[in-house]
Amino acid sequence: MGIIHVSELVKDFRRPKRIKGALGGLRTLVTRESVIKRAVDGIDFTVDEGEFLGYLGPNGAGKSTTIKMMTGILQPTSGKIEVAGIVPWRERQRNALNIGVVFGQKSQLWWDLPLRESLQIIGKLYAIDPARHRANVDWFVELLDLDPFFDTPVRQLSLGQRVRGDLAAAMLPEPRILFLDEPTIGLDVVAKERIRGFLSALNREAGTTVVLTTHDLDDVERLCRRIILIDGGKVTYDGDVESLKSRFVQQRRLVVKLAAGVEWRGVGIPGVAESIGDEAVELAFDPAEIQVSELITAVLADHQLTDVAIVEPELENVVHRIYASAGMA
Ligand SMILES: Nc1ncnc2c1ncn2[C@@H]1O[C@H](COP(=O)(O)OP(=O)(O)OP(=O)(O)O)[C@@H](O)[C@H]1O
Repeated sequence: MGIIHVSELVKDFRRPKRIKGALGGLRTLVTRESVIKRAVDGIDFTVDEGEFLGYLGPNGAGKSTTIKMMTGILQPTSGKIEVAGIVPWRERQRNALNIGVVFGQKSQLWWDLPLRESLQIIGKLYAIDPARHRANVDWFVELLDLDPFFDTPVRQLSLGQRVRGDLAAAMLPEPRILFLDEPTIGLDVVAKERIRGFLSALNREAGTTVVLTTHDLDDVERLCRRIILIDGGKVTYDGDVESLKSRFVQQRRLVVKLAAGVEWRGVGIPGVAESIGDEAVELAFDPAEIQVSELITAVLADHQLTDVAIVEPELENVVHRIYASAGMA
């Protein structure tokens, strides 16, 4: 069952028209003329309870604007949006009870308080049952490794520690949906791994629905079963990661390593591009045209090998290609 419904969603921003030339800056300030920027341009999607959705797109695609409408910070220009049965901008407070929000660059924690106290206050604010509170805090401390900095004022925490604290605070009241906007931006590999492990456990064990925007495609590959790609405020792809790869990347690569002393003599199959390196030979082919088994048989007919591998396209390359073909990269 859908927990988030978005249909024909549009968001326009009005900006004062910039006037170029001498005194342009001053005239921009006093003029009443404005231009309209359509940040979200007719988006439709439904998210089911328990999904882990990656909401991706190049800079300025409209990701944050969509998230802000789902969290109730922004009111849509037109279209419909419903989050757990609530229209977010109309009932922002009630919506807030169902959702957790973590923006990588902004913290919702109290700067002067240590995390332990912040979590106590949140427990009181949301009237969380003490036993549940304790169980959740213990779970978060373990999964997010909060212990080393649990009693340090938030202002003294590193970015990675602070984001982990923010995640614990957002999830303490057990919201059904978690919105994340670039949660791993600027973090080191260890902090990223901690956060990914936490999000994955949360989704798997607590059944939390997660909507994640990120430019880090390792996050996506590790976590998201479904991705929505947007560009220029419109959905350009909605489906799973594997189908995205096969839809946008026709080519696969077969990498073969030759036994010592064996010379590469070629396979002579039309449509196969051969590139010979020091260590291995790479054969690029289109799996719709040529079967892998056929290619391997052709290679083995003339060569002795020590290794053979099919290289799957990396999401990083695929998405980069999509952005580039839209003139965005
Ligand atoms: N408050 C605002 N006023 C005017 N224009 C805005 C405002 N917020 C966003 N925009 C414009 O709307 C478009 C979409 O912005 P948005 O922040 O949603 O993109 P994004 O996909 O989140 O990008 P990024 O990956 O860079 O965070 C951009 O062109 C942006 O300049």
